[in-house]
Amino acid sequence: LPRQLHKNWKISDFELGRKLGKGKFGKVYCVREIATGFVCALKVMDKCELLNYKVEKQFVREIEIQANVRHVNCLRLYGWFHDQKNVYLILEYAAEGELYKVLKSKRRFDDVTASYYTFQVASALSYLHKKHIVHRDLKPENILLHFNNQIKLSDFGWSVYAPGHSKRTTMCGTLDYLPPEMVEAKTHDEKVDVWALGILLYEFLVGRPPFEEQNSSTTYKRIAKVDLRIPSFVSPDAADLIRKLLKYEPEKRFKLSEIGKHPWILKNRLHWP
Ligand SMILES: COc1ccc(C(=O)Nc2ccccc2)cc1NC(=O)CCSCc1cnc2[nH]ccc2c1
Repeated sequence: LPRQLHKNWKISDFELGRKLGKGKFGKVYCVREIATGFVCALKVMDKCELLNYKVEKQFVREIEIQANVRHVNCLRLYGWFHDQKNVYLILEYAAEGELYKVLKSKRRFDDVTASYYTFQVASALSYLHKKHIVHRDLKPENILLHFNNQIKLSDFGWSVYAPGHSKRTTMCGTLDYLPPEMVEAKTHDEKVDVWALGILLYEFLVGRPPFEEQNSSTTYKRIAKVDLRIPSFVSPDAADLIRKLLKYEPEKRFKLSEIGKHPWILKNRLHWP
């Protein structure tokens, strides 16, 4: 739309709706652009906070990354503007909210739902990897849901803590998704996201990540050994995909572009919305 092309948005262009969440840098509101009636999310970040967290360079890099990311399963960043006090991000609005809240309320997902989510996340990651963007921080907190179980991956391409939505309570949760090469501080590439997808899939089906422990040093050891225990209620096909994603050697991990051919995906895709 011509509106979206011209860049000089200002806060009075928007009608503020309900607050969607808040994080370290700012608050997120559901808003409507008055001129077009377009509903989106507005992230309001205090300039001073951004400056004293020294994230302005990160911010610029993020804007550049997001500017040319166009994928149905990646949350859009439509634009940004600033005034005296704040920096504002105009973001896509995901109507069904944070995936991790849905997962907590349902405890775990059935095979049809889990396979549909896994397929969409793999599609988004495959797209980002082709653009040499590595997510590095894939976990339920960074995934939003839109209508018809449509997945929206967010906060990709940067390692800074993503403000704007509540993080999982336990600190050790942050370790759960790291692959062996990262906990052993080795070099890492986009295969870290393939590992994280394996953790995500396990958590979808079991309701908790595979290496979760009370203290993080035990989690660390279990990750390094790939001490994976898949409960018997997990279907054999799903267990097969989890094992293929959670390979110790990055180069042996499942190729995301092949996900559509895996038996567990093929079997369940007949029932997707
Ligand atoms: C593409 O996405 C993003 C791009 C950039 C940034 C960001 O903050 N960059 C940054 C900031 C400062 C320094 C450096 C970098 C954040 C996001 N994404 C989110 O923050 C999560 C969804 S917020 C929107 C939204 C939508 N739809 C919802 N439905 C329910 C809640 C909800 C929440």
